[in-house]
Amino acid sequence: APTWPAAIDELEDVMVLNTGYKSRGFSSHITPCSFSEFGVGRQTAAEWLRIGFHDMATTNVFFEPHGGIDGSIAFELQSGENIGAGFATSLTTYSSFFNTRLSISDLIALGVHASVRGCGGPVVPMRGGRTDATGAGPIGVPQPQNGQGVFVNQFTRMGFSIPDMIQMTACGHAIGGVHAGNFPEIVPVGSAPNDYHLFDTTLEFDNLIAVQYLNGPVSDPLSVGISVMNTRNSDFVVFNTDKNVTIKAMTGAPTFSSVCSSILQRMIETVPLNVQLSDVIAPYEVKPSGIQLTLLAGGTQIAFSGDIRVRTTTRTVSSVTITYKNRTGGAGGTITTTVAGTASGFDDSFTFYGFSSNIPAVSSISSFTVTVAETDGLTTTFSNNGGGFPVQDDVMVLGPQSCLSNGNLTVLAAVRSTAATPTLGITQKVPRAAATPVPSLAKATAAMVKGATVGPYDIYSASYIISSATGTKFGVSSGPSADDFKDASSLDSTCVPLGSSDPSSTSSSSTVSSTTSTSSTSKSSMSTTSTSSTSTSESVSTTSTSSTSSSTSATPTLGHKPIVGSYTFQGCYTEGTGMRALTGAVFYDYPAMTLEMCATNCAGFTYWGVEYGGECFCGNSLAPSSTLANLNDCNFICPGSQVEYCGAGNRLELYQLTSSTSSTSLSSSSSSSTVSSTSTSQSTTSTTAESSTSPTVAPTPSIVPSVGSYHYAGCYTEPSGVRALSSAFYPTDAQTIELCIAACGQTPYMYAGAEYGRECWCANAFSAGSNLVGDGDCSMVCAGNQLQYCGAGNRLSVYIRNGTTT
Ligand code: HEM
Repeated sequence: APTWPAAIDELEDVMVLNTGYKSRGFSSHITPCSFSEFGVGRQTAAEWLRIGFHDMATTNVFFEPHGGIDGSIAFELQSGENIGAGFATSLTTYSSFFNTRLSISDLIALGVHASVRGCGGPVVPMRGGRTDATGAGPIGVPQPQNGQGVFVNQFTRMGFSIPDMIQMTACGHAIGGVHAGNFPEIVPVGSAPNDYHLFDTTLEFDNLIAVQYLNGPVSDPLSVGISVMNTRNSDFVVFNTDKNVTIKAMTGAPTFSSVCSSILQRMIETVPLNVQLSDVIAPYEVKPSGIQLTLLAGGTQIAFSGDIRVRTTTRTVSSVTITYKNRTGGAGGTITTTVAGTASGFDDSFTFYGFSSNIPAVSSISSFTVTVAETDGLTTTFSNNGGGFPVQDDVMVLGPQSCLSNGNLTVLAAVRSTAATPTLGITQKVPRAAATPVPSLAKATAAMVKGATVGPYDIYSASYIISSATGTKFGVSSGPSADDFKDASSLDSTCVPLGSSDPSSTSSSSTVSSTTSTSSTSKSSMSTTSTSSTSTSESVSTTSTSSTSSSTSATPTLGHKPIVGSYTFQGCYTEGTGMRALTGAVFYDYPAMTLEMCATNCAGFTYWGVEYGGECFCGNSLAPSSTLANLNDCNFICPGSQVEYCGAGNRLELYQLTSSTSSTSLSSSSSSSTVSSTSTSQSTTSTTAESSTSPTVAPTPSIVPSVGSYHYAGCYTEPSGVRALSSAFYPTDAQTIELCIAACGQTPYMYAGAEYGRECWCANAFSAGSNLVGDGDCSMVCAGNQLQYCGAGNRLSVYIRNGTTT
């Protein structure tokens, strides 16, 4: 396995995280194998395989630079050699995955890998490291009218023998077909369903192309039909070069698979000589994901959070523990994790183990190892090839303190006072001329200005105007250290001052936490949690717009809250022995938990308790083995509110229903007002809740009724085999209803639908077979806003333009 972090990390994620938690959605464009988001008569998987060949086919191994899979096809779409809409749409799809860590040429190779595997074919081994051409290469893609000698010469020029040529062509034509619209001399218009004549009787990647060619019934339009008299029967011409010897040897299904795996691997490994490909990518057994350090108010502690992705294909895991070293390499501590979600790829499954732990800022962290215990008793410690998984603490982007408003990107970072002066780096995607559907990456830097000193860190800030959040990455580097590759689209529109809420890394959490604490909390929490922070709060808060109002007599200070809504504090309780103290329900929010959030989540239960900062348990009874512990044991400050305690390890901040107050009916009305104001100006609109008398209600997700001219139309199912809204697709880990509607609204499409938390689909009409179901089915919160619903698995939260009714 590579040593993490490695250059292939982004590619590996896109390659193996097909569905589930943190899935990247690459394969959703080719799932099922027959799918095309561009309507009937097309198969995206086939288009992805074909573009791989066309990008490679102009290789000339006899001259330098010899070319290969280098993305040059993006500049060659007007050449008569690249006929068909699939080239441009494939490149457009790839462009949304394209960034400084993943080239278009690696995506073209990955498209071959994914389309073959996703259509039931073999695993085409995948390596990374290709670099992109910046202009067109030579011409030379084989054309169906070429003669046998020309084909042989062309493949020789590409570095392939006659048997290679036959194998590659047969494997290429295992899926897809010929479009009458592109090649009327091969398929007469009107002669095939949807004017799309398949190479064999299935759309799957199987051996039928060879079997039917030899034994019939032959349907391949490149070997029979009008292509013969029009001398465009190129499959016949190619397969016949050695009198069918090679194609005959491929008819067995297992042989076909193994031959295609190796010839297509050679095809995607035909790369310019200066490209150094990585080892064949196998999924990491253990891979850190979204690891983030965030300086907490006062500067005495750093939140260390993220997920550990564990490959579960071949193991059943019972627990995952992190052991870290401090910044000088001495023992730091251990951190337990809890399941955050599961994901799968074509051949692998994964479980993500989430954690969030506060560590002292002075001793800090330098690396960690991961210990995976399996249910069969086996325990393995993963040390990243010996050195541990590195964590640099020289520079950390402060997510909640950074923001993006009207194109003005403001970034705050905490930089170790001993580290070099930091620089803000920005990479934007700049569209090229219309014929080239791949953007260029424009890199810029901005100097950062030093502000306050907070504990061992200095706070730096910088602003930069960007043209679009979509695809824009930013980061801060300091000498050899960097905290980079952040999505501009994940930022809130308001910078939260350091100290008014937990500065954890995600924008959604800041939305949640800011609504639960009054705006006046910042100062008091600063003074209680730290000794030397007065200057901080002032200088940092100058970057924010709100946060001043405050001074409503009683400023809350850190303490155990006697009353939360209709619940009364019972004390600090232990977990049960051999079982949980509360077993009714559980939910986690390590970056943003507050007592109010847990109370809302457990509404209707007699008890709830918050443990370990981010864990919320509900129940109607308390396990008898759970006993009252020392109050001081419950000393974890809530990540979403610096004035509340949220239990500790094995300790519950326990609350019990006080009396008959109608706790369940509280949430909906007040929370929806929070939702409609979404991410903007949070603290000014939020109810400056009097925590003592009237119940404080934490936000819960709800249906966004409308955004601009789009109105909620209901929760709809996906039909089988086709997407309900199939014209455009905009997935993002920062998905919100606003983003989805903005994306579909550019065209503008009639319908926008959010699905599975992070997907966004658009179309002017529904595909047949999609049905309206109950709103409750659309129960997944948006990846970019936990207060909004974004469909669910196989369910779309649909919005319609201009209120036209369905
Ligand atoms: C002598 C060599 C080849 C010739 C003359 C040739 C020609 C063609 C033609 C004319 C089409 C129809 C395109 C359309 O109507 O959109 C086609 C489709 C296709 N070709 Fe080839 N091809 C050759 C080799 C290959 C190779 C080596 C591969 C990949 C390894 C490949 C992959 C494909 C695929 C996947 C399709 C289906 C595209 C779709 O359904 O949209 N071809 N080819």
